[in-house]
Amino acid sequence: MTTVAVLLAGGTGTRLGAGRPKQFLPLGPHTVLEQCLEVFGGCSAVDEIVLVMEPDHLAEARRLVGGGAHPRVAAVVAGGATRAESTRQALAVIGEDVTHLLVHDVARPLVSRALVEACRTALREFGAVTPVVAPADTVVEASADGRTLERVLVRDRVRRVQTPQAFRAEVLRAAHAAAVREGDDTATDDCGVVARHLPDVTIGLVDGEETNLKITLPGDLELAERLLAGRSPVVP
Ligand SMILES: Nc1ccn([C@@H]2O[C@H](COP(=O)(O)OP(=O)(O)OP(=O)(O)O)[C@@H](O)[C@H]2O)c(=O)n1
Ligand SMILES: C[C@](O)(CO)[C@H](O)COP(=O)(O)O
Repeated sequence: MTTVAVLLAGGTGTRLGAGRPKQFLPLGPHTVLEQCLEVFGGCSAVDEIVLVMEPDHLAEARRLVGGGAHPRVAAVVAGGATRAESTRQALAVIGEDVTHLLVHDVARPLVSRALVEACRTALREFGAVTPVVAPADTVVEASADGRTLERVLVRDRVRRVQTPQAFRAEVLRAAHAAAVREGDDTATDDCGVVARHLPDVTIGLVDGEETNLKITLPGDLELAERLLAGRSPVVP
């Protein structure tokens, strides 16, 4: 059995507005990207890493991993126009012999190795797995224009979805193939692609981590910096 971790860094970071993709911004002693490579590179559950990079920064990423500091990186490929396309770019270079896949947002650099291992382990029971956290707030559905409350959701049943998401390889491949066939690129995560296109697959949930935040908006990087500084080992 072989497990490949797909690290998605194909985005440009428009909402953060830092002038360059957030994956190259400093975080602690490294960058956001290096922090992720460090976590996954040290996971016993991960055999190889495929890094998906924003096309204009492909050469920079290849230089970074070419120095020998990240020996588990097997390939660096160009990202697509959407997150789902970026996942498919990785699937295109991953061999059919690979049995298990992890897909992670590089924008979530504070993920712990324990969470990566928990997601991989849950694949013994499920075809797909995602970490989730329960919201502390009441959650509502807004109207299409966002100005009024449409529906109050049952909070006990609502979860916020994180990455890494884990898949038996044939499940993720089949789900993305169906999405392409049906011309559907609306899912915002890979478990969403499975849920939409392979509804018979049971997607398992594991406990995510509040600290596994997605660096998205201005201020998120400073928060990540403070959380990282508060840890004793760099990767718990
Ligand atoms: N075409 C894309 C878009 C996003 N991503 C990756 O998916 C993760 C989650 O995306 P997001 O937080 O939206 O990152 P960006 O696309 O960079 O940000 P923005 O949407 O603000 O431009 C990130 O690690 C991002 O690099 C990707 O691999 N390919
Ligand atoms: C995959 C994800 O991080 C799960 O919460 C999220 O859907 C990514 O959304 P984005 O708009 O691509 O940042």
